[in-house]
Amino acid sequence: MPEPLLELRGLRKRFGGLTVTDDVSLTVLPGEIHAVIGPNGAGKTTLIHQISGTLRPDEGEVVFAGQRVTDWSFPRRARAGLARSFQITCIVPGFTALENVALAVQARSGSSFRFFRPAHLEARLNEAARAALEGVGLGHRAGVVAGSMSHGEKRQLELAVALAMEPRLLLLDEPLAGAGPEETERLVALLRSLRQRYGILLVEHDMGAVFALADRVSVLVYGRVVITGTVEEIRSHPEVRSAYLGEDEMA
Ligand SMILES: Nc1ncnc2c1ncn2[C@@H]1O[C@H](COP(=O)(O)OP(=O)(O)OP(=O)(O)O)[C@@H](O)[C@H]1O
Repeated sequence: MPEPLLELRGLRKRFGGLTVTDDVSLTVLPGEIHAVIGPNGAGKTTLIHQISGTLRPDEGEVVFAGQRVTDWSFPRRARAGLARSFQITCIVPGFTALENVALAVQARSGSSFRFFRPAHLEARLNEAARAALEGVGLGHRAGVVAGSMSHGEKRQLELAVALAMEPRLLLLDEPLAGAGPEETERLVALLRSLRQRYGILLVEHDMGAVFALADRVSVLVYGRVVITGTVEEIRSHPEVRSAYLGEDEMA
């Protein structure tokens, strides 16, 4: 078994009297897609926040690439290769796709935002941004203003922004939300193509996509992991079938 890229050890988070993350332990291996599923309010997004560093757990540890990062800030984790794909709201609608990704490349390279840059730097920035766009199948849309793109394309762009940060692990919170059937198909193919290069922790409600993509699945209920297993194990688990997913989604 390879060394996990991400390891959560006994994470616990309370909001007032409510325990939203309850002793969660799981791993993501290099090249693995580990999906976290569960009913609304189960604590999936709160878990992602604790991994990315926007929320501190009350107890437990987050270990990334062998380092204990529990006390690290969000930017420090991002620089170390833990990239969270943000909701579309992080995209600047008036900028082109290329400009949006170039901003992320610049953030990654640590230089401050400057409107007037030497031409050779600008060329390097654009080259890296273009490569990230190619990686998500948006190379031909580089010059298009983000605000005029389709929902699915914005999702692809959001992924390109995350990839521009040169991550080792991608945290994806409902990447298929709001996508139509064709867009979903395209995005699932894209995520599948990324899996070998990155570890992926995927939170997603679309069970068809989860079962098509995931190497392992953890089911979260009231903040607790009730089972972690392969897609087949999850599909055939009687409690999961009846209580958490709905029979129709398992067909
Ligand atoms: N900052 C907060 N303060 C208090 N309660 C919170 C806070 N954030 C989340 N919660 C509560 O924690 C629980 C888990 O929320 P969370 O958004 O993590 O669930 P989820 O599994 O992502 O849900 P969904 O599938 O609907 O997105 C919910 O009951 C929510 O109301």
